[in-house]
Amino acid sequence: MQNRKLSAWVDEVADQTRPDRVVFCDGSEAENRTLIQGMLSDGTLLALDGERYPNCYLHRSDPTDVARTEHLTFICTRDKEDAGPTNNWMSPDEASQRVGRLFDGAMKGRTMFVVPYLMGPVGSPSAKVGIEITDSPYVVASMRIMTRMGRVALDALGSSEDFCRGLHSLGDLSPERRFVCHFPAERLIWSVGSGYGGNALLGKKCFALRIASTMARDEGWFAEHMLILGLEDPGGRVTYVCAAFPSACGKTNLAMLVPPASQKGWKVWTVGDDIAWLRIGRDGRLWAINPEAGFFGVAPGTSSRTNPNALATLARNSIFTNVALTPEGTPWWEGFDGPVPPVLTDWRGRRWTPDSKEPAAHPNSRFTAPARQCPSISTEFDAAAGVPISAIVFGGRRARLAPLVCEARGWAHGVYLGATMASETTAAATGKVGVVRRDPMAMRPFCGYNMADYFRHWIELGENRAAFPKIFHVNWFRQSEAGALLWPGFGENLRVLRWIVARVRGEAKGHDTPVGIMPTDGELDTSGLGVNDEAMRELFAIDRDAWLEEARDREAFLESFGSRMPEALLRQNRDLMARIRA
Ligand SMILES: Nc1nc2c(ncn2[C@@H]2O[C@H](COP(=O)(O)OP(=O)(O)OP(=O)(O)O)[C@@H](O)[C@H]2O)c(=O)[nH]1
Ligand SMILES: O=C([O-])CC(=O)C(=O)O
Ligand SMILES: [Mn+2]
Repeated sequence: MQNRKLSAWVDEVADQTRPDRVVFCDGSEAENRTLIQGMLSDGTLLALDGERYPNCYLHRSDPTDVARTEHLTFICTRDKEDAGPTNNWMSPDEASQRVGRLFDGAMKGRTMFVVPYLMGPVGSPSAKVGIEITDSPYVVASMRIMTRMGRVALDALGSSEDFCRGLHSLGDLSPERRFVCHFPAERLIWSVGSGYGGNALLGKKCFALRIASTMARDEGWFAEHMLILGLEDPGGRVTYVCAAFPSACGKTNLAMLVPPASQKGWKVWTVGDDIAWLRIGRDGRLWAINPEAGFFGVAPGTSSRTNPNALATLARNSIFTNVALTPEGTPWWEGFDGPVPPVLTDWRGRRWTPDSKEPAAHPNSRFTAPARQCPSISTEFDAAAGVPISAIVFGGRRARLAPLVCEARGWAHGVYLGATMASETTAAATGKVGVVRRDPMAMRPFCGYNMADYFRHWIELGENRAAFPKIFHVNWFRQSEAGALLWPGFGENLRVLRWIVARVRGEAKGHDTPVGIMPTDGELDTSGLGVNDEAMRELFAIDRDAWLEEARDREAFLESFGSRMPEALLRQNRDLMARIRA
């Protein structure tokens, strides 16, 4: 190997972890076939029906290891304040003692894989190299789908010392010895005791968000938990939009949206479904690339009604994790097409019938599929410069309060809308589901530094930049008093995207409200939608008492960061209170 820093690190890790063999992954077809064969023979993977799902496999994870574990995820800076109140912190010394030692001899009897990967399109100035060392062949096969892996990454690296190191071991899979540690100063990640996606595929949340967000702070760009899509109008003009929704709140679905029949001539092109790296272009606009090459998508709820593009994408060369299995050897999950099968094998391998009390697929079961297989993949997916962004959309899952759509009054107000976002928790992370929590910019679990500094970075980067995107907030999940969803969502979300793009182009007037700019009567196309006027009113209703309570809660949240919180955001909150009271 020509790269000296890399070979020195590989030697050091092998000395510590004591694997039986070391394999340098080249990402080739042949290498992948060998890996898959190995996993089929030891039961790590099950082959699915080869006619209907060619080259597709099912993986069942340890039942205690099915989602990200935020309470076991740490930012290891010297100073605790630099991690901030939303992160768990561990000093680098303590991490060495408590976590570093778990790697001693951890790979005995196993193969150590060295996985070079590239985050971003080949040749893009925004692309970055990572190296993951892992003892999990499932991780290697998944990284091959999720990133540009192997030779291509080593070529991009050359002899450079500029790469992110990630060390991963399954350890003994015990939750007591499970840790995900980040050392931003060294661009280093340690993950032990979990084989689950967000904990183990280190290019994704660990590098592309937690480590990259600290690089972005230092270098003047953004690393965000955002989808990227292009909305093409009937005239063929494409407008690019980024959207940040918390985990399992609709990014994949919006990124692959198929317009309903009523929306003739409109088309959505998918650039990314989870992560965006955004840089200021020479033209002063924000340009986005998707650092990933695949989708690690939520399975439950995915059907030909809700997301036909996802179904087409995952039909070949895909790995399914913790879904149910039909007797025909095809994957199944709650919300799948057609009637519920009379008998299934559940995600843990047990017999399941519709009388069973638990869901057949784990609520956080996922598919890992190559992005290029997506029917709506954008022609700009591999574009080195990325795509120019005209709108940034924040959104959460909120049964009450948040309107269907509103627009910020300017950049600082937009940053405030993102910073005070809240959403109900989902099965994407272990813990209680359905609890409203603040999840600023959908980055609470993924920001690698103090979020007050992160807000400052957002405010400063966009100040006085006329060509920057407009900012919006959406909520597909508002409910009636009776608890029914008011908005049909999925393909119909196109109507909201259309209003957003009309605003960006100066083609819609909107009207001011205390919480932001909303569509004026007639601007949101509701023809053939099947939502009655009363429900449409409820979707935009502003309950002043509830909003005052919300503003007080936001104030407490912003103040919990102490003196590092930018005054501009506290001012935005005071202004909101004043407008509600007026
Ligand atoms: N009611 C409703 N549900 C939606 C909508 N969009 C997505 N969902 C559901 O929300 C769940 C998660 O959606 P995804 O699109 O996979 O979420 P994501 O934001 O990509 O999630 P991560 O991969 O965890 O970051 C799925 O069960 C979807 O069916 C919508 O517009 N309305
Ligand atoms: O990383 C994961 O495990 C899946 C994901 O996108 C998220 O949780 O936001
Ligand atoms: Mn995500």
